[in-house]
Amino acid sequence: MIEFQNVTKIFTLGKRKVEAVKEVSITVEKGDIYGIIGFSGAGKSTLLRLVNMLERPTEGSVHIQGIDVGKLSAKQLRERRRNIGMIFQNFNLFQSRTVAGNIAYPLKLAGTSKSSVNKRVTELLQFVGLSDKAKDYPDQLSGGQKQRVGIARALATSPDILICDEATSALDPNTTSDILKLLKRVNRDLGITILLITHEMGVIQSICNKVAVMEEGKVIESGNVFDTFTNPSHETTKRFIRSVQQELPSEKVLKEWTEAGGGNLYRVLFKGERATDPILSSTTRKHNIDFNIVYGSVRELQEKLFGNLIVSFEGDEQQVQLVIHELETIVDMEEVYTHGG
Ligand SMILES: Nc1ncnc2c1ncn2[C@@H]1O[C@H](COP(=O)(O)OP(=O)(O)OP(=O)(O)O)[C@@H](O)[C@H]1O
Repeated sequence: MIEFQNVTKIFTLGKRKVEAVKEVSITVEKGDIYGIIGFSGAGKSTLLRLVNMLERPTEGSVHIQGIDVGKLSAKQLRERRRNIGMIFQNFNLFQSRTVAGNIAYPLKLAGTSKSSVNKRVTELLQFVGLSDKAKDYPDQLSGGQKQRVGIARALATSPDILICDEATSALDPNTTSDILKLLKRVNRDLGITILLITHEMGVIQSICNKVAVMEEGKVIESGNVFDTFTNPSHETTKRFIRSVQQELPSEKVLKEWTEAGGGNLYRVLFKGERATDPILSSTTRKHNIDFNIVYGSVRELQEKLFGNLIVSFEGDEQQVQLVIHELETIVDMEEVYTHGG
């Protein structure tokens, strides 16, 4: 659907050259919610501007639905852009137009008849849950409601692709969650492919099926969200993941654990179907060993369970070693804290 082939974008500022995007190759498939995450200055916005054709690649190409957008004329570009909706961090609504007027705007630009505009606006207001706000002005709305208007406006011309530029960064956690649910409906119910950029791993975790991690213009890791979360390879990716799931108890709790005579701690990762198997209890029971879950979580990622548990084992030392050995053959496991170590 959207294919970056070895894309480099260089900005020239006087004598200085800024390589904002370096040799990026990623493919967004139809139906994806593809998240691009990176710290400030990583090149995310530039990548989006290459998709909505506000920038042209210095090298490489961007194909959208099989068409090399770098080769289109200005007129063709304008036509193609109608097929891409966009929402923004600061909503970018027209303050002087009502909610209905904002949503109607792209339809009027496209020359749609008045009755079709009215019908479509009513439909969209209902879809985003703002039917009672049609006549309100943006400054009468909350941030979440403004973003709903932004989404309705972006959907007005029935695009195939929706681009989201830090769409929830200005919103509180509850409102973020509502907007993310709405974006999921846009993807699932309307079949719209979503490409989003964010610096929040929580956004990737809750709605994306694919992710690319950017750093200094490069994509340093990309793939399926479940695989990336459960098996990250790059330190920056690990940092982002740690921001949504603390891996270990705090130093204070570890100290208390040691003082109370607690033993070594092990991380046990359960992925997908393994997360529902009673592996810990069946293995320890066989060896007459007790286990203690000290810390951790079981969460849902892309409709699969992912457990990250910190456990200790108590009982005969030789049997404990046998349990650890046996578990290592079934699940991902590592020692994360050595008592007195
Ligand atoms: N039009 C431009 N002219 C010159 N340099 C630019 C231009 N646009 C972006 N850059 C530079 O390219 C690099 C990547 O910027 P970009 O805005 O794409 O990053 P980002 O990941 O979106 O960051 P942020 O989250 O802060 O917006 C930065 O060093 C930026 O200063």
